[in-house]
Amino acid sequence: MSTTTHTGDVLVSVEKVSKSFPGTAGDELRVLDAISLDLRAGEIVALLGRSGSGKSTLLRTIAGLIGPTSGSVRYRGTELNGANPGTAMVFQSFALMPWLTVQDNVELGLAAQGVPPAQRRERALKAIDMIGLDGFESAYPKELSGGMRQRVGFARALVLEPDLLLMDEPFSALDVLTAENLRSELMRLWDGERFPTKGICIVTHNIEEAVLLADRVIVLGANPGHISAEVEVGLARPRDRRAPAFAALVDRLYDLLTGREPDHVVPEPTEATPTARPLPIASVGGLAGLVEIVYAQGGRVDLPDIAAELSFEIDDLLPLVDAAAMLDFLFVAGADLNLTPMGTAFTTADIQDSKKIFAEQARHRAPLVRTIYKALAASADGTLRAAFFLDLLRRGFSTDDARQQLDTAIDWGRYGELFDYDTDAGQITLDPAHRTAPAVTTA
Ligand SMILES: Nc1ncnc2c1ncn2[C@@H]1O[C@H](COP(=O)(O)OP(=O)(O)OP(=O)(O)O)[C@@H](O)[C@H]1O
Repeated sequence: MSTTTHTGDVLVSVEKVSKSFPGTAGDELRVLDAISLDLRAGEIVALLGRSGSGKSTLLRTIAGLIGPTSGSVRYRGTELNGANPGTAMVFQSFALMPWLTVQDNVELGLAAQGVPPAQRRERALKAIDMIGLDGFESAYPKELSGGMRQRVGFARALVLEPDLLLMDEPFSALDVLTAENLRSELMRLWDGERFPTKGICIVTHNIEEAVLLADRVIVLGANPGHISAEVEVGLARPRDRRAPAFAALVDRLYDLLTGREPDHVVPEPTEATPTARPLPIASVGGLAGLVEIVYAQGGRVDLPDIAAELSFEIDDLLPLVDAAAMLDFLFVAGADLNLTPMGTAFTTADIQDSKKIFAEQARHRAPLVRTIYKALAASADGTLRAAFFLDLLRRGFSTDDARQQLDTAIDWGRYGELFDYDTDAGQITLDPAHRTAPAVTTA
């Protein structure tokens, strides 16, 4: 098989699309920022990014299910003003109608298009056959395994013969083997003559999946979602996960996803504000556990290996990796996690010394912990209301994210014995050991 060249017609064109949602506190939450990209016939494009980077929002904008706040989406040159007539979507959650048979589920979209019953039936049977579901036409979704349900999801989208097939993490609710099997089948269909769509756009947070399937990987960064990199895959199909070129691309994408974006300046944690460098949402227990594992494995581990070993999604581990890197316990190179001298000291010290190391690192390198610590130290009695910090955080975060930021800072501050939080009083108090003689004079 040959690699795909990207000279096909532009099917969908996204031009400077930004999207904001109203936040719960009456504020605006910007989720996409000036995104421009073309999706062409003959190519598979993966939108890769961490949780919250706006991948699904972008895909829904391409489908015309939501409109952009500014910018435009065009299908074959015509600006969308509602659902995109050239796309069909496969969802992570299958989204089948439980009261309809496989056949009826597959026919649903055709019925909505007003296709006459006999033609509907014929086209649905063809799609069902193509996706390996023949024999299950009259089954109900509850009688099917997850893999079979997702086949119905594929058949339902493919029967519409859309120019562009959109897929939102279609394999992530399936077990590893089922997902692998379905991916390979999809790729065989795509490489064959009969595939009824011209292009595919898939949302994923799985780097290997992106390299396995895509001709082009668009990496999205967060806060707000923006295109941080674009990587051409250029490997012949079928692709071999063990090939050095495959591994090299996976490593490059790890580098991009774990923050070393060449054109995106990220301030050092020692200098950044709490909004410019948010705390990774990781508990002390979680990040300390990760550092311990890296130490136990000789000071260097491969992120995918460790994720597989712990039965975690890599996406779940990334906040722990970010937290350990922010505190200078680990540094990340490609998919490798390396223990730093500070990380070694932290993980090998006795509990009291380990807490002291943690406290020093958090106070200097975790911007929100530093801000809270300084504000408490400057207050008259070392106590401030949590609501004060929440109000400040809400200028840069949604209400939920502000709460998560504060909860994480409190967890870190408590562990390091820098400050404590009284839930009933809603107050944060500086640890007595950190209180210097008060600067205020009393009469
Ligand atoms: N309808 C909405 N109203 C308010 N906020 C929304 C809405 N849809 C998405 N968001 C917010 O937009 C941000 C991006 O969400 P989105 O689902 O697009 O990200 P994602 O990269 O696909 O994440 P995941 O991998 O977790 O699905 C999130 O902070 C989410 O809470």
